Amino acid sequence: MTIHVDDFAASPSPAKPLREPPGGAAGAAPRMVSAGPASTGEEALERALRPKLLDEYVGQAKAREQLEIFIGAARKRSEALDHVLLFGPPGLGKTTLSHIIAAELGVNLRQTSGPVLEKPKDLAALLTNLEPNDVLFIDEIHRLSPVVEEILYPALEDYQIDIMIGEGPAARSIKLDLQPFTLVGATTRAGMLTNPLRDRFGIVARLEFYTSEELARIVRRSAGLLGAPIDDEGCFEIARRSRGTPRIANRLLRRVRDYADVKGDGRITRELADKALAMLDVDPQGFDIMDRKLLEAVVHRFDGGPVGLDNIAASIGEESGTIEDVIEPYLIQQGFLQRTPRGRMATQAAYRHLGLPVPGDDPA
Ligand SMILES: Nc1ncnc2c1ncn2[C@@H]1O[C@H](COP(=O)(O)OP(=O)(O)OP(=O)(O)O)[C@@H](O)[C@H]1O
Ligand SMILES: [Mg+2]
Repeated sequence: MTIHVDDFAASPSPAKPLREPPGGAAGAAPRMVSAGPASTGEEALERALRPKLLDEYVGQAKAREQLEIFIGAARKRSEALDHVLLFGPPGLGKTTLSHIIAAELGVNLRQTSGPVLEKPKDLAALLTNLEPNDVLFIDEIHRLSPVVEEILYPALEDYQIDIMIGEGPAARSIKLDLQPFTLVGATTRAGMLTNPLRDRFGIVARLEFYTSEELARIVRRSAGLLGAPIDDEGCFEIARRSRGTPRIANRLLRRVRDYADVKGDGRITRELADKALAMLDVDPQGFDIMDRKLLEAVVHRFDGGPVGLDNIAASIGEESGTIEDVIEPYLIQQGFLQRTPRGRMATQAAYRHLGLPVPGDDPA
């Protein structure tokens, strides 16, 4: 793939928002425990709560250990870190980790996203402006257009891009050298990456849902930064009901703090957190309305399954992509839903959670 040199001269493409509004339809009420950032205001708050260094980054022991070693080695040799792919459900800390990687390496971070890079020249402009060993972070990397992706290949492999000079028969292609750099790609869907792209990442880290203990530490740290008094049990109650996701834990903490300020004396205890979360329709498992809707649909409308994703989507009025990326991973991880070759099935735990008799169980 070559880029025509005239492309460089053309005006930059108009700025586009970095991500689509979460939760689908415009104007729809944001889910309390949806994993995407709810608003730009929330994004600003998130930045304030974001850990800056690997040491402050809670959990994800495997990813952290890998990165610690490879970052250390790259620093020692003053080389660019190998390219890193981060994948996992929304809100687990991919963007946070990309910032930490750049900070730990002591280099600049350039940030963009798959859908924003419309033309090869958009990417070329970014690549040619990198300083040695910089980090280029491409969020939603599964949404890169094929023509953009193609110029990325030689850039990743040989730190080179091909550009075209002249027109018609006189046109010739020249190679342009780039500074060594590290690409950090983030995606909620590793399955949607093309093989040639996936193969070019030397470090692949899959982010996992957090345990309640890890989330409790995150809640404690965030409460400290927000100046909200909270006891250990309060931290744990919020953690337990955060769908394994730091973004949700931080969001619930802020709502519970509001509740504590208005209905209590500002201190967050287990009892107060429980009342606040019940008011917010977050059930003791941390499931919200969409989770329950999905489980109820599978159980009541499809006899517990197996049922295809599209049928579930139509029945609960949610996009199948959102179900796959945001809603079902946690339900599956917690053992309430199963993914089988013939479709999704509700487990016994799902029946129990909905207060229904488990099919096949003796009613005695
Ligand atoms: N390991 C962690 N320790 C402490 N806080 C964390 C951790 N991971 C994430 N957070 C908090 O959760 C918030 C969301 O994380 P982040 O934006 O990095 O998620 P993401 O994986 O990039 O989500 P998305 O897929 O929506 O882009 C951050 O603002 C940060 O405060
Ligand atoms: Mg992100």
